[in-house]
This record gives sequence, structure tokens and C-alpha cells, in this order.
Amino acid sequence: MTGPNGAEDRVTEVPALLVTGARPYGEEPTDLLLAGGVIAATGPDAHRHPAADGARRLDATGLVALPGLVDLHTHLREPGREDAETVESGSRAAALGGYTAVFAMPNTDPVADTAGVVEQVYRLGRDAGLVDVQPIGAVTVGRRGERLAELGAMATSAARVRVFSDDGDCVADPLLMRRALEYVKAFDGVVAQHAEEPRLTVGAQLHEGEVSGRLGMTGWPAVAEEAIIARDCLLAAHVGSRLHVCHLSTAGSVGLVAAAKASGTRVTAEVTPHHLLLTDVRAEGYDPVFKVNPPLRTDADVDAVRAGLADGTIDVVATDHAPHAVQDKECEWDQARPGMLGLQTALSVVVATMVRTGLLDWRGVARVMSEAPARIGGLADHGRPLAEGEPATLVLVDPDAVWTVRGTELASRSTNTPFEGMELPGRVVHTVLRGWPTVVDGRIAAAAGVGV
Ligand SMILES: NC(=O)N[C@@H](CC(=O)O)C(=O)O
Ligand SMILES: [Zn+2]
Ligand SMILES: [Zn+2]
Repeated sequence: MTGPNGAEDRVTEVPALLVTGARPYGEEPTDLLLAGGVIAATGPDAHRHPAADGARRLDATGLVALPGLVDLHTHLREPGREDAETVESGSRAAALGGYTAVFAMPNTDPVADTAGVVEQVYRLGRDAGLVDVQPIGAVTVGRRGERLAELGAMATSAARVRVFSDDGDCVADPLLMRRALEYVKAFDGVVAQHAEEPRLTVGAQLHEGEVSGRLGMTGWPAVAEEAIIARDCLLAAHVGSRLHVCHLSTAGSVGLVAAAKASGTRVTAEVTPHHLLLTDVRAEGYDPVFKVNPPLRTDADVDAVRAGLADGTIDVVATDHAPHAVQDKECEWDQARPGMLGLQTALSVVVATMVRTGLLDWRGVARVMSEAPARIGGLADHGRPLAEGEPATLVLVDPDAVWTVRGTELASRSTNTPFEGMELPGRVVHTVLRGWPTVVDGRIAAAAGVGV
């Protein structure tokens, strides 16, 4: 077997790679020798290391090096909606976006609520060999919110599930939520909540506010998100468990998470790239590409989530990559499915909204897009420092390049990007997983490891 996964068993077979002129975390340029799946040497003498004999060179002059990105919230649609995305196509999009690991949400068909289904997704990820696909297990059977799924069996399966979520729907029953939080504590798991009080969002189409009023569509009020976050922070504190808040989108939610953290509650939170950049005014053209849960909010909310990400209240940027087939998106607004693509645009949106604005430096980008998601999801070999002896799992980014987003040119099987036609800064040039280049010069490296 070749590729990054076979390499785990026979690390000596990974061809050595000398990465030259890279700037770790945007700092001073240096060389990195990748050998045996780890960073074997750094600095100007890296090429003198014994393992550098016959090493291939990867020119990274001027490129920023970061630990491989980790997405805590991806929808890969397999099994069940392979017309919208597969583990393989989503893995390509992820690698091209600079990711080396993605957490796959369980709202598939069948739902990933048993050891059998999470192991299937895990194996499909290994077979694709481009990123580590880490399945998330459903909290309740069939995501129906009635009784707990076999959380323990998923945790002890080959997929070693640590994150559980009914994403797409909220675990609305507070007793079930309490039981889930208590259950996952045994193996240091975490419940990732889609915070949406369903009674407050019946028929909701977009953010409840001035725009929804003008368009005459039913609104999705901020309080529907905030009520669940407040409740779940109290529950997590009560039982001493870990709670993760998915796609946090309102200023009020930032305040609630900040207060819970200040009082010692074990809560973490993510924000999506689209909630960092876009607002509800996008709905004015009735283009369902902008329909998403939670909905795009207001300028004040965008400012608050950016500030919350900068000050550490929000731990993670997660894509909520949600591919949908053409017929599910190019239709009437109220018939369209919510969700938008994210894997190949996330880093650029973070550069535009957080780096270019001075809110985060590259160390901060590494923290919110790699280190924190790896830690929260329990992936020991991701989000590691770029240092000798650490895994050779990294991304090399051209910070000055600008590119134009075209949905049809993305690797996803779907094209529903909300950033169509936008010029975004920052381009992923190379991605490396355990020493294997998965992306070279912005293209998938043939079959991960072959032809290197
Ligand atoms: N975000 C979305 O609008 N849609 C997601 C589900 C979800 O993340 O809630 C999907 O699966 O399509
Ligand atoms: Zn969700
Ligand atoms: Zn989601």
C-alpha cells in the first residue's frame, strides 16, 4: 500500500522531502526536511541531515507554513447523497483547501448512528487517502431526538468516535442532552450542538430582522440560537462535561459563551467562514445559495463573531461545508435546502476577514483552523507544532495570491458556493499529510504518494 495511510505502518517508505524557503507561522524563512512521516530537521542545515540524501525538493519560497488545517464540521453526504458529495470528492476539496483532517457530520442516509456506519465512513476516508476523515456519531437514533444512539459502541469502534452531534437538527430535549453529555464524559467525548430551538424557527427562512420584514419571509430569531446555548452551557456546567457549539452566529451567543467560559464551564465554539463575511442582505436577491442554518445575520453580528474569534471566546473556524445537488439549491427559496460549500474557500475568507484586518496573525490562524479543532476533536497527530520530531502534516500558503472563486472549478460534486465571483486573498499551494504531498502547486498529487 502506498500513500499517507500505508505510511503509518511502514513509515520508512515515505520519500524524504526538502521544503525550502518556507515561513513557519509567517515568520523567518527556513528549510524543513520531512522524512519518515515527521519533520526530521529544520533550519539552513536541514539538507545536511542523513535522511536528506536523495530527498526531493519542494520549493516553498515566500510561502507561509502552517500545521495542516483541521475541519471540525464537514458534510460529506456519503452514504446516501453521493450525487451531492462523496468521501472522495469531499476529501479532494479538503486537501485543496489546505486540510489534512476533517470531521464528517452524521446526517447521512443511513444516519451515522452505529459502529457499522461510522466505520464505513472512516474506511472510505482511508481509501481516498487525501485527508484523515474522522466520523462524528449521531447523538440520537436516526437523529430523531427520541433516544440515545449507541455512543459507547461508536467510541470503541475502529473509528474511535469522540464527537457526537445531531447536526442539521438540535438535540432539543434537555433530558436527552443531559444524558448525552454525561455519557460522553466516560471517554472524554464532546457533544457538538446545532443550537436551534425548533419551536422558535418553525417555517424560518432567514434571519429575523429588518431584511426578513421587508421581504415578508418568516424569520429565524437570534434568540432561537441563544436560548439553546444558554441552556446547554448550564447543563454542561451541571454535569461537568464538554459542550461544543456548532456554527455560532450571533453577538448574543458570543456573550453567552464568554460568560460560561469565565465561570469555568467546559464549552468551546466554532464560527463558519460565511458568518465571518456575509450578512442577511444577501437574501434580497432571493438566491437560495445564501440560505443556510443558522442564517446569515447582521453587520453587528459579523463584527461580534470576528471579535470573539480574535479574543479566543470562539475557539475554531469550521466550514460547515454543506454541498447540495443543483435541484435542491436552484429552486424557490423556501423549497431550497440550507447550506453552502466551504472547504476550498475557508482559509481565504479567514485571510480576508481576520488577517488582512489585523485581528489575527498567522499563529492565530494556526490556532483556530488547526490546533484548537484537533484538540477539541481529540486528534493527537494533527494541530501539532511545526518543529523537529513532530508529524510532517502541514500546509503551505501563498499569502499574497488573489484568486476568483468559481463554483464549477471547485473539487466538490456540488457548486453551491456563496462566494461565487469574489476575489479572495491567500492560496493553498501545497498540502502534506504525514510526509506525503496530497496537493502540489494547487493540484491534487496523483493518488497521494504515487509519482512523488
Ligand atoms: N448548515 C446547513 O444549513 N445545513 C447543513 C446542516 C447543518 O449544519 O445544520 C446540511 O447538512 O446541509
Ligand atoms: Zn447545524
Ligand atoms: Zn452542519
